[in-house]
Amino acid sequence: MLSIHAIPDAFSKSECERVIATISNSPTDEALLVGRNKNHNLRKAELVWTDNLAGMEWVMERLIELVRLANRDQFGFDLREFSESPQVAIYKSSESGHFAWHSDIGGGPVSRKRKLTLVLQLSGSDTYDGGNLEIMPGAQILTANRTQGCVSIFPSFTLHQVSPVKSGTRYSMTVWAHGPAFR
Ligand SMILES: O=C(O)CCC(=O)C(=O)O
Ligand SMILES: [Fe+2]
Repeated sequence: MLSIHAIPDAFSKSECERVIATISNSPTDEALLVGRNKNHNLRKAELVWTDNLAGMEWVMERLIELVRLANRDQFGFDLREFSESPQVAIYKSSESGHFAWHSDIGGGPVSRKRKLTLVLQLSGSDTYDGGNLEIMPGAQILTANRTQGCVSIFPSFTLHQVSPVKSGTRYSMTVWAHGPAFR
């Protein structure tokens, strides 16, 4: 079934903390492209694009391998490349961080080619309340595993949301795999 593919122990706690530290220690100048979404009703989060961020290569290598295995074992999509920078999102309770229901397939030349979405839970599950990644592959809503280091992979056309963070801060990392149109 084309649902969520979960890998609970994809990264260790200390590896997740290392990623958060790498993000946090980076200069937050324009070159790093720390973005803020314009439509806060849809999404409230700070974004760090990790493409050119030193110290993230090993993370990307592992994520690419996890996508390859998930696609081989579960999805069987025609995937060709990772055409976009991965992003780390920071959802703060002080700002009611959230991301309303959406699909990741957009209308742009690159976002229309998204086929698989990977989300890595970087924060310890007891360090924040709310902030659940919820996925709707069919009539029912599934809540993604909150375990720190868990990777969830699902088709990018699947509706999903991040419910508002009620306390603490949630860090997650998102990567998309791209390929030719579905047919
Ligand atoms: O932060 C998450 O868990 C999901 C992020 C997301 O849906 C996205 O970046 O498109
Ligand atoms: Fe998304």
